Amino acid sequence: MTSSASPNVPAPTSSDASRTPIAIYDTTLRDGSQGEGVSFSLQDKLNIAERLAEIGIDFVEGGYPLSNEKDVAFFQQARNLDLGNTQLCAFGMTRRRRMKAEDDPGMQALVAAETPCCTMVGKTWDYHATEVLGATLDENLAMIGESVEYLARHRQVLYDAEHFFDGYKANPAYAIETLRAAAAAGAQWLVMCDTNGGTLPEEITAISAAAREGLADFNVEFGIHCHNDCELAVANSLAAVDAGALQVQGTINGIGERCGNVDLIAVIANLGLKKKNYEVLGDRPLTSLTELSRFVYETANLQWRGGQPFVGQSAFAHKGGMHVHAINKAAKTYEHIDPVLVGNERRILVSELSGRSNIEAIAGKHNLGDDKELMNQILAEVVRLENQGFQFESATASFDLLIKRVSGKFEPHFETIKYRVVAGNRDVTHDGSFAEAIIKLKVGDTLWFDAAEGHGPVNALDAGLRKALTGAYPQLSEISLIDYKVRVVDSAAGTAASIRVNIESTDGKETWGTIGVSDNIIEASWQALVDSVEYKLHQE
Ligand SMILES: CC(=O)SCCNC(=O)CCNC(=O)[C@H](O)C(C)(C)COP(=O)(O)OP(=O)(O)OC[C@H]1O[C@@H](n2cnc3c(N)ncnc32)[C@H](O)[C@@H]1OP(=O)(O)O
Ligand SMILES: CC(=O)C(=O)O
Repeated sequence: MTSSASPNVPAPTSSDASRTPIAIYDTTLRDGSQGEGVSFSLQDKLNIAERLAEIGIDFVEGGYPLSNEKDVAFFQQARNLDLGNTQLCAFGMTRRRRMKAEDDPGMQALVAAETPCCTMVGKTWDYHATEVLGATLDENLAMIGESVEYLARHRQVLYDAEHFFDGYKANPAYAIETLRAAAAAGAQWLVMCDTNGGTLPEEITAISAAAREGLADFNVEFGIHCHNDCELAVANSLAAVDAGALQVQGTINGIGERCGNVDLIAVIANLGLKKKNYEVLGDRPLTSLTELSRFVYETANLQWRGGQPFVGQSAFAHKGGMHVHAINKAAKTYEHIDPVLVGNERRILVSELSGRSNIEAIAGKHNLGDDKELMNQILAEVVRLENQGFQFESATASFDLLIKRVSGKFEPHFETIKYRVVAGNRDVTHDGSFAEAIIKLKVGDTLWFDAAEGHGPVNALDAGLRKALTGAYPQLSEISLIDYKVRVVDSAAGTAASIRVNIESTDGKETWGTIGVSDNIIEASWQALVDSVEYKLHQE
C-alpha cells in the first residue's frame, strides 16, 4: 500500500535553501528519565519542557502516559504552557498481543494525553518479537499496523523502530516490512533506533540507505535515535543525517538508559556550527546551549561532566604551559570553535604544568603589568606548593591570595592565635555525636575569642571562625560553605600522605574555591576556611 500524502508533522523550514533543516527531537523527559539516578518531579518536567521550547527544539517527548500518574499529570498541565512552535509528543508502545488497539490502555492513554503528536515504539527485530513478545512475525506486523492506524485517526504519529539496525542485520526483509507496516498505516516519521547502541557508523550509513530504498514508494521522513553504548552515538546520528535522516532524537547531556542517549548538545552544535549544509533550531544562535546543559544537570541533580564537549567546564580550559602560550597569541591553535558560540568561556588553569604564559594570561586582573620576574616568582610558588599536594585549578580564590602574597599585596585581616576542635559521641540516649570549636584570633590589637557548635568538626570550625570575626567584619555573615571535598594526596617528597581539602563558598553573589593541605585534616580545613574568609575581605 502506498501513501501519497505529505507528512503533516512538518520538518522545520530553512531560511537558506542551500541548507537542509534537521528537526531536533528531545526525549530527556522520557528516555532521559530512564537513566540511572535520574528522577524528575512534575514541576521539573514542566520547567525543562519550557526551556527546550525556548531554545527552539522542534519536538519534546514529555513522557509515557501509560507508565505513571506523573506523566499523565504532565500532559494535563503542559496544556497551559506556551511552547511556541515546539510539538509536544506522548510516547507509547504498540498494542498488546491479542487486544484490539482501541481497547488497549496504552493507546487510550496516548489519545487522552491530547498532544499534537504521539510516538509509538514497535519491534523490528524478528528475534525480539518471537522470543520476548511471543508474537508471530505476522502478529507483530499487525500490532504495528493496527496501532499506528488507530492512533493516526487521532494524532500525528512518529514511529520509533526499536532495534532497527540489529533487526535489519538479522532479517533485512522483515525489518523493512515493519517500517512499511507503520508507513502504510499513516506514520509520518519513521525513526530508526539503535536501541542497544552497538552499531558502527558505516553500518548506520549503509542500513539507512537501505531503509530509504525500501520505503521509496512512501512519502515519509526518516529520523535517527541512537544510544551511546560504544561512545558512537554522535557519530552515528551524524552518519544517519548524512544518509538522509531529517530528525535526530536524543537527550540533553546524553542522559538515558544504560550509557545514555545521544547528547543533543553535541548533535546541535555539530550540525549548527560544523556541518555547513544543515540547519538546526531555525538557525538561531546556539549561545544558550551551555546554560541549558547546566540547567538540566541541576534539575536532574546530577554532577556536570567537566569534559563534556562544547558545554563542559573544561571544554575550553587550558592547562599546559605550551597551550596557554599559544592561546594567548592565537586562540584557534587549541580551540576548535570560539567558546562564546555555545555560551561557554575560556579558562586558563594554573598548576605545576604551567609556564609563565598561564600566569600572564590571568595577570591582567591583578595589575601585574609586564613584571616577568614577579611572574616567575608566582610560577615557582605554584610549582612548590603543588609539589606539596596543593592544586590551584579549582581553588582560584587561594590562587588570587597567592599572587597577593608573592607580590607583597597581601594584608592579613586577622591572625590566628589558636583554635581547638572537640568532636565525639555522647551517650546515644543523649543527643549522639557532637562537635565544638574554640577560636582565638587577633584583629589589629584586639583579641577575639569565641566558641561554636557544628554538625561535625569542620562545620564547627567554620561557624566559630565567622562568629569570632563578625564583630570586626559583619559582612562575613553573608558567607556560607556550599561544598567540602577531602582527598588523600601523595606529596612529591613521597614521605607521607597529605590531606587536601577543597572548599567552595558563596556570599549569594559570587562563588569561590579555596584549598588547604596538611597531614592533619582539621589543619587543612582551617587553611581553606581562612583563605575563604580572607578572599571575601580582600574583595572589599
Ligand atoms: C526502547 C525503550 O526504551 S521503550 C520504553 C521503555 N520504557 C519503559 O519501560 C519505562 C516505562 N514502562 C513502564 O512503566 C512499564 O514497563 C509499562 C507500564 C509500560 C508496562 O508494565 P507491565 O504491564 O507491568 O509490563 P512489563 O514492564 O513487566 O513488561 C512489558 C510488557 O509489555 C510488552 N511489550 C513490550 N514491548 C511491546 C510492544 N512494542 N508492543 C506491545 N507490547 C509490548 C511485553 O511483552 C510485556 O508484556 P507481557 O508481560 O504481557 O509479556
Ligand atoms: C525507542 C527507544 O527509546 C529505543 O529504541 O531506544
